[in-house]
Amino acid sequence: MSKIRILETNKSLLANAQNIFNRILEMQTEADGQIRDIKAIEAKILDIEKIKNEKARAEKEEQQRAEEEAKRLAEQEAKAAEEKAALQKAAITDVKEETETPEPAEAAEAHKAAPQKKTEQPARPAAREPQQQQQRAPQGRRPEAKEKPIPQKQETKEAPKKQERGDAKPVKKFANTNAKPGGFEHGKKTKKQLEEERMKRPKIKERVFNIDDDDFPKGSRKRHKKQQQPKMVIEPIRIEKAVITEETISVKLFSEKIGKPVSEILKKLLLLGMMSTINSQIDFDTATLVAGEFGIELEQKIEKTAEDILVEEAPDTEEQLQKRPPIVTIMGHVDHGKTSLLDKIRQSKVTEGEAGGITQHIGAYQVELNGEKITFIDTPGHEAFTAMRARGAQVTDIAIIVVAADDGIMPQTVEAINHAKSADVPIIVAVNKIDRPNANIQKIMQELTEHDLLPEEWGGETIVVPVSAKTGEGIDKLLEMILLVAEVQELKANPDRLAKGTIVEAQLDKGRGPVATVLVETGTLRTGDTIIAGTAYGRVRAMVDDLGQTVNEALPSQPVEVIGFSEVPVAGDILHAAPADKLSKQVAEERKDRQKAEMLKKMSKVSLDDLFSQIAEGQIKDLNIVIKADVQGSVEAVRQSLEKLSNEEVRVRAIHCGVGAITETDVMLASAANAIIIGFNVRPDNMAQAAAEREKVDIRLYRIIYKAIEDITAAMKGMLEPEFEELVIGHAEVRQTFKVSAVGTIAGCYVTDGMIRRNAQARLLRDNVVIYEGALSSLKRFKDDAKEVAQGYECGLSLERFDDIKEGDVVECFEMHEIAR
Ligand SMILES: Nc1nc2c(ncn2[C@@H]2O[C@H](COP(=O)(O)OP(=O)(O)OP(=O)(O)O)[C@@H](O)[C@H]2O)c(=O)[nH]1
Repeated sequence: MSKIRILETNKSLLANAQNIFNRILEMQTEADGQIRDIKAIEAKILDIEKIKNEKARAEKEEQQRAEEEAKRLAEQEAKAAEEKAALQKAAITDVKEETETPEPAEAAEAHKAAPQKKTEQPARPAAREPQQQQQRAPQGRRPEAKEKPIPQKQETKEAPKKQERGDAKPVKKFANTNAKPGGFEHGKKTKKQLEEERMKRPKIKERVFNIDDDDFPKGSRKRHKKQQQPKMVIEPIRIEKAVITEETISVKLFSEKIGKPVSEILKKLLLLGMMSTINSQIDFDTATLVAGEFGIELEQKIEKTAEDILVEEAPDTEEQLQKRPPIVTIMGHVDHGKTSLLDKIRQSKVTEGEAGGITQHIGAYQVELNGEKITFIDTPGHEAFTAMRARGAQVTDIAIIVVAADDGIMPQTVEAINHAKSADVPIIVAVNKIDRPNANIQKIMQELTEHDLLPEEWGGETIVVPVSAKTGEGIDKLLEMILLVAEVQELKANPDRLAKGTIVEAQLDKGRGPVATVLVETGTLRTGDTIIAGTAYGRVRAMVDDLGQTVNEALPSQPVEVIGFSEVPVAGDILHAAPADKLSKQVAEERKDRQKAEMLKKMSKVSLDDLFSQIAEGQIKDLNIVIKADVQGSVEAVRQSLEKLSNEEVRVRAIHCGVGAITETDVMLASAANAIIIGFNVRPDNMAQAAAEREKVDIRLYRIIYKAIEDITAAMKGMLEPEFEELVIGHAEVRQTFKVSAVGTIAGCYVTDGMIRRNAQARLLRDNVVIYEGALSSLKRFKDDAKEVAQGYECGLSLERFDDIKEGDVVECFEMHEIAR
């Protein structure tokens, strides 16, 4: 029992011991953890202490550095203060001087600042700035610091003052001045320092501006602007006088010149009875009236254009003028031998004389007789002559009218005579083909008298030379006569000046570019000369004469082919050698502009519609007319009736009269002479119609003489009232005629253009001469009546009460349209 008890007791003791042991183990673990914590804390404490120490050391170092820097700067400031004192002394002297003679802007600034800093002279600080910076640089300040003049400025000025007062702050303040140029190195400053600097900044700024006001008058843009603003008081500009530099001015430009709105100007123009737009051109008088309405005085000072400078020429003195060869044109009726004559003259006088010379057809050539030269224009006929005249050029000195001795004076002979007369060119008549058996010189002379050309032989003034282009007979006599007439004309030119001439022919050569034959009128044209003709300009690159030889200069009346134009000039254009390259280009540009303006204005030649206004404006003194009629009797009747209309203001002058259709030549003549064409029972042919449109020549067609007289009279009085305008709607060619007993003649026709309308009016033309005018009595397509037949179709028609229709006649169909005037 006791053993069991003992065992039980032991067991409980063992359990207790086990518990105690476990507890001890737990406590041990706990103690270990605490020890670790303590160690960690200790380590932390150690770290903290280490940091503390480091911090303290850093602060100490910082303190030392700051003190060193402060000491250095203090020395520096002291030095600066000394310098400043010296400079201030100098400034006092300068200001005194400036008060006596103030500088404009800077002096004004200096005066403004005078109450506070009277002794400071504005330009000085800026001037001494680099000097101060140079001094500072070796003392540790970074070079970039130069770009920050403001803090330095302030330091220089403030430090000495504060030191005087025994203020310790400057030492701290300058402790960090070795900072970056951007300002301050925050990481190395104490909080207090940073705070101080932040507080300082506005003050610095304030002071800087104060300093600026006094010391840097040009430095502060802000201030500069502020000062200028009050001066910019915008007052309305009142124009009292304007100057116009051209003949006319556009409304837009005028508005700019007088400073008035376009709308106001247009209103004033309307009140003056002128409907205008912003682009309308107004003349000086109108502009003056309008300007007057606004109380503005207008002056016209026409500026010299490049063209004026180009054509400006000093008159030649008698001594400078030298004899020049005459320039001759050969005109006459077709097949009367113009070309043959020109060829014969050339052959006999050039080719034979010039060994190996190959004649070149350049539009004109020269021959020599008894040491004297004669220039012939190589283009026979009056086409070239009129084309040139139409462009304002008159190159011809003498006109040779060729008349075939076996034929007589023909329509083109008359035209040629009239062309020459209209141009006031002396005429020599060459009666050609005298080798022919049926040649009748006397008959020709008789006919000449009918055209106011009385031969010398008969006591008149017209030289008549019988020639044969075939045999060469009379050629020398003809040339002699030319020289004689030239002698009387006293043809002279000054070769010692810049050349002026006329383009006789021009074309684009594949290899050489634009090539033009120039007939020098006066001066000498040389290789290398700057030239202008029409809108073509350039430099003479090379010149070739009529014998194909390269020449370096061309004298008066000498024809030469010129290479070097910018574009192909037009025959009839006047050529000028310009004194400068630039000028010729300017003239070309001016001309192009003028051409454009003229195109816009659609300036037509004289027309009956505006005849009165042109008479009123004094532009017309002679009303030139070309009369074409179906028969000679009508021509004369129309001419006499119209010429009788002449009054004190206008003389009606028939410059050319002829029988037959109106031709292109008539139109060219009318264009050259600024004439109106009166057609009496005749019509213009297609070429003439096109030319008239192109040249803006007014063609008036009449059937009754008194209507023509009425129109011209009314036009001269400004009362022309053509209520109707004729509109041609088509033409049909008569291919066959049939006689139908009850109806009369039926014409089988082919409509060549437009259309034939049953109800329209019709006219029958035979060789472009009107032989009937009335109405259609029938119009059929096959067997059916037709209202109208269009171009390209055949038709049958008959004319009212007219049967004399023949094959080849033309039926012209037209309608009358009322036109508003
Ligand atoms: N017998 C003779 N025939 C001539 C004379 N002159 C010209 N002919 C001939 O007349 C014809 C016409 O001569 P052209 O020189 O072509 O006449 P044109 O006036 O120039 O003619 P277009 O150029 O058509 O205007 C030619 O067959 C010539 O051979 C001459 O003096 N005598």
